[in-house]
Formats: sequence, structure tokens, C-alpha cells
Amino acid sequence: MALSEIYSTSLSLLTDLYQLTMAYGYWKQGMAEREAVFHLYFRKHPFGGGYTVAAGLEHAVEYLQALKFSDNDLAYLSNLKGSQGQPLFEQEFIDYLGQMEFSCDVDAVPEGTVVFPSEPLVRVRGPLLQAQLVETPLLTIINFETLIATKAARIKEAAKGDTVIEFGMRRAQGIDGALSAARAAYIGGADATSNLLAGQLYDIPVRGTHAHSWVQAFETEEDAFEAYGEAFPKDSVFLVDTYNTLEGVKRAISVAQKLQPKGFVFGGIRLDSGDLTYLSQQARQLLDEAGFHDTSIVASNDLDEHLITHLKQEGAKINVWGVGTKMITAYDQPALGGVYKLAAIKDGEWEYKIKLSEQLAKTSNPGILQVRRYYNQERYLADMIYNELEPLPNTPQIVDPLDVTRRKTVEEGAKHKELLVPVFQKGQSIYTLPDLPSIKAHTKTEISRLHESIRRYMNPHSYPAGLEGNLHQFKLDMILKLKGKSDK
Ligand SMILES: Nc1ncnc2c1ncn2[C@@H]1O[C@H](COP(=O)(O)OP(=O)(O)OP(=O)(O)O)[C@@H](O)[C@H]1O
Ligand SMILES: O=P(O)(O)OC[C@H]1O[C@H](OP(=O)(O)OP(=O)(O)O)[C@H](O)[C@@H]1O
Ligand SMILES: O=C(O)c1cccnc1
Repeated sequence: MALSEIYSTSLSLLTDLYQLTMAYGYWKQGMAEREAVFHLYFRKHPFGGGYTVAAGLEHAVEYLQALKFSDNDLAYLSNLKGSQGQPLFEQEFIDYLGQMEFSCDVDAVPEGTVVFPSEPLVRVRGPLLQAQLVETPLLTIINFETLIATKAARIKEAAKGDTVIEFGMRRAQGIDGALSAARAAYIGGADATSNLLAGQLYDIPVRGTHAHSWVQAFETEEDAFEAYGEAFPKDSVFLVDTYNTLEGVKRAISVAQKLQPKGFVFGGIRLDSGDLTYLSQQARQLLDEAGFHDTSIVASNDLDEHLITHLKQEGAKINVWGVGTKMITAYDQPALGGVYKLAAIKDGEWEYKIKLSEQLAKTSNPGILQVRRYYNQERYLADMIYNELEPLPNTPQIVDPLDVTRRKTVEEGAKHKELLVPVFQKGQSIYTLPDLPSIKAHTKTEISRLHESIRRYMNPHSYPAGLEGNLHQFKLDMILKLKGKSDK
């Protein structure tokens, strides 16, 4: 289901006011339809990591497909007033918006692809007014979903093949923060969600256990387990820590033994407090002694990739991880700082544009950019950002934007592919959106092609990703020229 259906209203006003004021200004200047190119990219991996998982393209496509100002939207805009009470926009501009049809070319990196700083995740090329207007929503969608997919990928890595269930809805940032994050978490690595609407909308497997209230609602813990076991003889996971965890495990075992003759299958227990290493080891021993070798131990309680890694190092006997708050909110880094920058504008010829910054890394990249990824049989080797309109040298050099003395020439015989694929052509969607299981499988393959030193959480190595040498030189010349001009 499209986000616009969820909110059952047009999303065309889901943008910052300044996008509309600039649109009006462009229109008045006769610049509205001048061809322009923008890139959406981030500058730094989230969570101090060594890679980022792109996500959100499906929702971006849905948003762009539905981009049309409705009569209600236009009426709202006509009624907007400036500081002196005057109408903010002329009626003729409102009429222009009313007949506007999205007509940009959009190229983007497929969801689940691993990406690196400065690489365009989305490139929008088309009428300046339109390409500008979509800045904010594209950033809203791609920043958030990419952030959550990356967090989930880290958590799944830490779980080392164990099942990870996303339990975060109650702590999510609002309704869409729960829904789009559940989808992004599934792309990144979560195996299931507790969020039923996300399950229905996106066809994500749903899983769950029961709450403490279930146990509290009965006279005894034993009664509670028995009642749950009778209701779900093949799908029971008992939460054992309401009163005393190890006593709870023993009660769960005795209930399972009592129900077994009736065909009960003892699915698992869940630990939700206390020392999860010690308790899981004790619980495993009790379960094994009773012959319940296949019964799972689920753990939850403020888990993230660091705690899961620590618990595993301690020898915890947990094989299912319920992860809520820290995954759904990307707790340790609540936003990805993706930006959307103008890189070229056509006035007869293409004119390249940059945004200067004190830091070279923050200066935007000019051109109509594409990303080439070099790889061999096992690994991704390096990424090169280049200007599609300029010829490439036979042996291109890749220049690290953070340290221009670091240059790389890709080994001979390396294969390559381009990361940005066509999504819209002249406003028409030409991209077949992959289904969610395919996107999820793509993430897994992508991460497996990165060296372990890039995948680790602590001080990962940086993957070689940078500007093609000529583009780097062109950018430097542009910076020097612009600085020369602005210093005068
Ligand atoms: N072996 C361990 N090493 C490090 N941290 C652990 C370990 N076991 C559990 N933790 C974490 O310690 C924190 C404290 O857990 P604890 O159960 O004491 O508090 P709590 O969450 O307030 O419990 P309750 O839900 O009963 O109120 C949790 O974040 C938990 O994930
Ligand atoms: O800890 P999270 O990763 O967010 O996982 C979700 C948590 O939500 C539930 O309890 P809830 O937080 O409602 O109550 P509790 O903290 O008292 O267990 C569940 O028992 C988990 O502890
Ligand atoms: O099903 C569960 O165990 C669950 C669901 C949401 C949050 N915490 C736990």
C-alpha cells in the first residue's frame, strides 16, 4: 500500500515552505523549466560504521508517482499570506502548479545496496522547479529508511545467524516511524516484526510471545502458561521473568511436560530482565535436562548490536533476539545527515555547480554523477564517482575526498557495474520495484561482499570510495575559482 493511501490524502504539500517560495521565484524569473540536476547523498556513515544500506526507494517512487497538487492543496496555497497579509503566491503560479506533471528523470541506487559517503543514492534531473520541490520529501524518506536498514544490518550481523525480531513499535517515532521502520528493519536484517499492520502492508512475517500482563492476569504463573499453551499448542513462547526467572523456567517446563501428551510443542521461553547471560545458560541447562533441546531461548530488554555482541562473547545461550527501541529509533544516532544538492544547471550548455564549505568533505560535487563499483569474484573493491558526461580515462584513478593524497587505481581485470539505475524517465516510472524478499536477499549478498574489516563496529576500515581523478581536479579548480571570486 502506498504511503499516500495510509494517510489518505495528497502528499504534495509534504515539503518545506521554502521549496514553494523558491518554486514561485524560479517561475517568476522564467527559470522554472530550466534543466537541473540534484544529487541526494550522505557524508558520513551512521553509528560510526563502515557501510550504509540504502533503503526507502519504493516509498520515494510512490511519492513521486502521486506528485500532483490537488484542488485542496492549491486552495491552501492560494490562501497563504505574507507578513503584510498579502497573498504569498500569484494565482497564475497556483494555476501553473495545478497543471504541473512530474517530468523528471530519476536514477537511484536499488534498496539493499551498500553505499558510501558522497555517492548519490538518488539523482533527479529535470525542470528546476520540480527537481527542487521534491528535495525535502526525498530526504525524509531516504534518510530515515536508510538509517534504520543500516541499524538493523548491524544488529543482524551481531546476532551471527540467529533470528532477530523487531519489537519496537511502542517506542517508534510515530505511526510512520513504526511502519516504514519495520520495513527498513526487515530489509536490513530483521527476520520478522511484531507490528501487524507492517506485516499486512509489506508482507513481513509477524512473530511474538506474550506480555507480563498475561501472567499477572492469572492467579498463578502456572495457570497463565497452561492457558496460553492450550490456546497455542504449537506456537507458545512463555515469558518467564514476571516473578522469578529461573522458577518461571521450571514452571514453563512442568507445564510443557503436562501438555505434551495433548500434542503441545514447547516453542520457547523469553527472558526480559536480569543477567541475560547467566539466566540463559541456566535456562538452557534446565531445558536440556528436561529433554527440550529444540526449545528456543528468546531474549529482549534494551538490546542492540553492542549488547548482543557482548552477550555472545560471554557465552549466552540465546538464539532469538527481540530488539525494539534501539533498532526502531536508531537510538544512538537518530538521524542520517543526507543532503540534496544542486550539481548542474543548463543554460544552453551545462553549467556545473558546487556548494562551498570550509571542509573539503562538505563541498558538494559538480556534474551529472554516476557511481561505478569495481569488484572481483569475492569482494567489492572500490567505488568511483564520476561525471557521466565526461569521457573516462583508460585507467581511472579514484581520489579519496577526505585525503586527496590517497589515490587508488583499480586492479586490472576487475569487473564493474553502475550503481544508479533508471527509475523515472521524463516523469514515467520505468523501474520494476523488486519484492521485499528480493531486496532483503540483496542486502545480505551486498554485505557479504565487504571485507570483515569494513563490517566491524569498532573503528572499521574505510572502503575505497572517491572521486574519479579528473572530476576531483575539476572540482578543485572550481573551488579555487569560486574562492578567488568571493575573496575579491
Ligand atoms: N550479561 C549482561 N551484560 C551486560 N548487560 C546485560 C547483561 N544482561 C542484561 N544486560 C542489560 O542490562 C540492563 C539492565 O537489565 P535489568 O534487567 O537489570 O534492568 P531492567 O531492564 O530495568 O529490568 P526490569 O525489566 O525488570 O525492570 C538491560 O539493558 C539488559 O539488556
Ligand atoms: O527493550 P526493547 O528493545 O525496546 O524491546 C521491547 C520491549 O518492550 C516490551 O516491554 P516494555 O518495554 O513495554 O516493558 P518492560 O521494559 O517493563 O519490559 C518487551 O518486554 C521488551 O522489553
Ligand atoms: O511479542 C513480544 O514478545 C513483544 C512484542 C512487542 C514488544 N515486546 C515484546
